[in-house]
Parts: sequence; C-alpha cells; structure tokens
Amino acid sequence: MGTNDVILQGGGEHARVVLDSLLAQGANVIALFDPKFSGTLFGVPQRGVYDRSFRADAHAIVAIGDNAVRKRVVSGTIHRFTSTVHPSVVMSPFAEVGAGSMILHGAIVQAQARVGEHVIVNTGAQVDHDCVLSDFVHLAPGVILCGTVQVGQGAFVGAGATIIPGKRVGAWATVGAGAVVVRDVPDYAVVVGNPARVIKYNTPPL
Ligand SMILES: CC(=O)SCCNC(=O)CCNC(=O)[C@H](O)C(C)(C)COP(=O)(O)OP(=O)(O)OC[C@H]1O[C@@H](n2cnc3c(N)ncnc32)[C@H](O)[C@@H]1OP(=O)(O)O
Repeated sequence: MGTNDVILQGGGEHARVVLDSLLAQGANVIALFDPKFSGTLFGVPQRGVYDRSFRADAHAIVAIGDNAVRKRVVSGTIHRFTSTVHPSVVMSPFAEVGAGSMILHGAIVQAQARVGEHVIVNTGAQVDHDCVLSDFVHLAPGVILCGTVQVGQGAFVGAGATIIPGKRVGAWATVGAGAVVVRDVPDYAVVVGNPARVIKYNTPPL
C-alpha cells in the first residue's frame, strides 16, 4: 500500500517502455488495464478493462502513445496521476513536469522547461531551456527542441525532428520524422521535410 503503488492504463507498445521506466525507478506497479491484453507483462498482472474501484489509493499513468486516445482515457480515469522520469534522464532541477507525464530513457530536459500533463518525452528526446510543452504532447525518439520552443496541446513531433529556437508548433499538429521546423506550425497542420512545409491538416480530436 502507499503512493509508490502505480497502475497503468494501456498495455501495448508504449506501455512496455513506461512500465520499464517505472520499474527502473523502483515503483511498485500493481496492475495494467487494457481490454486487449491478459496475462502478465514483465511480471505485472494485466487485468483487462479498467476497474475504477481497484486500489483507489494507487496512482495512475495513462501509457498510450496516441495523443487523442490518451486524452480520452485520461478523462475516464479517476485514480490520481503520477509521472515517470527514467533514472537515465538528465533533468534540470529548474524544470517542471506535470502529472501523468512520461520522461523516458536518455531524454534531456533543460532549465526552466515546462512540461505539461500527460506528455511523452520519448527515448533520447531533448527539450532545451525555456521550452513549454502543453498537455498531451508526444515528442518521439530523438527529437530536438532548441531553446524557447512552444508545443501546443496534443501535438505530435516525429522521430528525429528538429525545431529551431523560439518557434511554435500548434495544437494537434504533426511534425514528420526528420523534419526541420524553421517557422511556426499552424494548429492541426501536418508538416514534413527540411525546411518543414504543410502537406495537409489533421482533423480536430473528438
Ligand atoms: C517509439 C516510437 O516509435 S514513437 C513513434 C515515432 N513515429 C514517428 O516518428 C512517425 C512520424 N510519422 C511520419 O513522419 C509520417 O510519415 C507523417 C505523420 C508525417 C505522415 O504520415 P501519413 O499521413 O500517413 O502521410 P503519407 O505517408 O501518406 O505521406 C504523405 C506525403 O508526405 C511524404 N512524407 C511522409 N512523411 C514524411 C517525412 N517524415 N519526411 C518527408 N516526407 C514525408 C510522403 O512521402 C508523401 O509524399 P507524396 O505525397 O509525394 O507521395
């Protein structure tokens, strides 16, 4: 019993690295909830559909990579949220990380960066000084955010993309893998290439 006890919503691919991160931190992960899975994952029981009454004292993380799905599942979760920061992360003591966020293996979060709630900073991603990440953002592996970049709610930045200082990625926008963002990205825009250009627009999430 106690605040070190954690449950995960989600049992798929992203949940594996989140579970790995929590176990490396010494968290006591007591259950995974996902209707698609049963059995165990890394020794943790997978209990199927989310049980709102299960161990109300435990904390939760929604370990789902898709930003819109993660937002929806967060709104249906009544457990209090915790976050995970893998021990290999370089985290400035002057950075902030919100509840439910996942700062994964080898990431760097620099001074005065502000990471919102339910954000994923994936393997080896770099968030430099004074960046602001809104809730439900996902930075894929190897992303580089230079200083003072802003990323709007629900935006997804693909693997290895770079965003130069001071630019803004709009809400629910998508930055393609390997893109170099040199000007602001509008809300919902999908941008690719170097320099990144808009190729289409995402549908706003329900
Ligand atoms: C641990 C983890 O794995 S976390 C997950 C990490 N995942 C990623 O980083 C995935 C990033 N996703 C991408 O880059 C995708 O290609 C997206 C989201 C940009 C576009 O995907 P889709 O909407 O399916 O677009 P689609 O594949 O139809 O491509 C549309 C056009 O853009 C081009 N394009 C797509 N992605 C890129 C890219 N990253 N860079 C340059 N051009 C691209 C395509 O070649 C195509 O061009 P064409 O119309 O001339 O043929």
